[in-house]
Amino acid sequence: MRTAMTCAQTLNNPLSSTNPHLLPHKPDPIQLTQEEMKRVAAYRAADMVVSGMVVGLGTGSTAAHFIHRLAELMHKGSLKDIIGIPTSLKTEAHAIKAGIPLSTLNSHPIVDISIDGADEVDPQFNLVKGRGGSLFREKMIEGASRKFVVIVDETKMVACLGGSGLSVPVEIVPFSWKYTLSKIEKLFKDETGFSARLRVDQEKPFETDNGNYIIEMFFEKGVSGDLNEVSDRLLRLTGVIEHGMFLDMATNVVVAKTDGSVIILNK
Ligand SMILES: O=C(CO)[C@H](O)[C@H](O)COP(=O)(O)O
Repeated sequence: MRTAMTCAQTLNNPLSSTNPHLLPHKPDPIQLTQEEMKRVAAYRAADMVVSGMVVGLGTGSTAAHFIHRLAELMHKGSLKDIIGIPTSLKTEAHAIKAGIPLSTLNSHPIVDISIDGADEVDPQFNLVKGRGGSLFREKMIEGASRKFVVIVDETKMVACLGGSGLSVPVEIVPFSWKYTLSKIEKLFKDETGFSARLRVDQEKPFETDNGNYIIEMFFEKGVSGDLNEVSDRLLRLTGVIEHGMFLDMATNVVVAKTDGSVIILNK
């Protein structure tokens, strides 16, 4: 089983982003754009769905390609009796428009397969998710899934979570949000280069589908130490609902490369 390692431990890992298979190499005849790579990964993952499955439907641009392909296969008759469980209101609207029958975890508490994008994937399949703001529903539905397939382009493979310079999001209740932000800052006060701020959208606090706010955490050198411990410390703060580190949840990672090839990593 792959568990949370420190960044330093990832250096000799065969799945590390230093693995030559996952690194951009000399120019190939085909050079897919990032959007094309997202579609390639999503379409490949759609082949993992079989008729009769309850399917967790992810959120974001990569997941949108998957929803499109799933609906296409259903309309062609290649897939029958599919029920989708959407991870956001946006995905719900997309799936309804695409004609995918939907349900909830209340009615279908066991999900056969969930397919979703990610912002970062480390060599142990730990993820950062939620830059689209849907981390809470994603974590609930993907956590209830027998199989959780992550679909990414190769730029999302990192040696260490938070190491790409982008944020690790945390969903918090709006009540006394500045106080919760200060508690998060205190938690990482010894971390060099750490900063945190409220996510803002059009000069207002960004609101999740659950009516909550998002704090963006930035780690200059990536999240250090035992990730499970970092997770526990965050979740123990009153006011924190959930964070965007998905530890030891993904079972498969489908990585599309610029040359159009796909690597499937299995746990
Ligand atoms: O976690 C997510 C949304 O909450 C997305 O899966 C993640 O942000 C990746 O997005 P994209 O596929 O658009 O790059």
